[in-house]
Amino acid sequence: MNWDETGSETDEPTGPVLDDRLVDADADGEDTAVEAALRPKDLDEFVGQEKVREQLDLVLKAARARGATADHVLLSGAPGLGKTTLSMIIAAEMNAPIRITSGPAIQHAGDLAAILSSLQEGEVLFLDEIHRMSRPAEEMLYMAMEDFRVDVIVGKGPGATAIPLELPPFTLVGATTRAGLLPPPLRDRFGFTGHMEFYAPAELERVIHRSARLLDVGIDADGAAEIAGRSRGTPRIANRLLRRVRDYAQVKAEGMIDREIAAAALKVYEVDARGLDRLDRAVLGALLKLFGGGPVGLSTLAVAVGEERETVEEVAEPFLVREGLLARTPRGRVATPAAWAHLGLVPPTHGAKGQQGLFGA
Ligand SMILES: Nc1ncnc2c1ncn2[C@@H]1O[C@H](COP(=O)(O)OP(=O)(O)OP(=O)(O)O)[C@@H](O)[C@H]1O
Repeated sequence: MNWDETGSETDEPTGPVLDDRLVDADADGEDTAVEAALRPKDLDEFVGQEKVREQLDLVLKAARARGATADHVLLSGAPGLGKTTLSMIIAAEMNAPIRITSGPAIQHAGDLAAILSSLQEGEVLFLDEIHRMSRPAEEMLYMAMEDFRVDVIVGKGPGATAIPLELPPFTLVGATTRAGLLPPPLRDRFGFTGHMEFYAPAELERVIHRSARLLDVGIDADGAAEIAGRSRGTPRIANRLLRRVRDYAQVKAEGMIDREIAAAALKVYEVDARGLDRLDRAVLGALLKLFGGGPVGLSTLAVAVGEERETVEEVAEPFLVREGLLARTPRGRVATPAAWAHLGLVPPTHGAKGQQGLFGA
């Protein structure tokens, strides 16, 4: 076979894939406990996202100068990029208290009415996953955002009455991973929308240096660069990898993190130089080794790695596609030349039906 492995670093896993992923951008229990200590407290401390920061800075300064409550803000972007952190910064910059809730927690309009009616003047209401709110609550929110008023419906059927309730002016900060899922009437009621991008490696290095200082762990520039390169553009993952590397450094290297220690620690945790973990490499490895790089159907690929179709499609593939390692085509999943190079394999020169013409291979 002409796609034999050429390096031992890229040995593919054959067993079942771990559920508990170090490179998952969603928060786990440990993150929730430590994140509060690592959150930047003001816009100056908040790394990266220059455009959103600059625009938000203007919105907040103008509101402060007018002595008014800031406009409603919508933050969109992938998990772990700093939406919750930014909402807390908005409250801090406005010297206002903050109330935190989420779309799925508001199942009935009454739940929302209870929260809105207990807000103080100027308070920031952070509504995470705003796209997952129930429809009646969403409709109540329209009026609350625009007129600072809600109609509370009392009773049922023909005897039902709407009792208007005045609300103090407040700032809604909505966060969503999918801005496209928000109904236009809701989207239009936000005065400012900030789209959060994935972070560049240099920005993640700054996040890592800052967190290392707060966690009181020594790290040099190369050590931070090594962790940043594996953090998938996401500060939450960078902070989580830093904590695992810190454990390793404490046990094996008197606490100091350099490139060698970071790489050795993350090898133990099976996060490779590009941030792929076992699941990612299992999917990519099967695509290359079993199917000659594809095209292959999603179901077949999922069976080959012993995972559910949804796990492959929703958990592994988005990052592989983003990294330009895998393409979704009408004929099935196809590996790119970069995928072969990443796993240290040589693409077949003939017989890989369907690859020709897709990438000029
Ligand atoms: N720009 C940044 N600078 C420094 N640290 C950051 C930045 N953005 C995020 N972080 C850190 O990353 C972690 C996750 O951030 P945060 O909880 O705000 O993400 P999120 O976008 O709200 O995620 P989710 O959508 O899952 O709620 C926090 O510990 C925070 O300190």
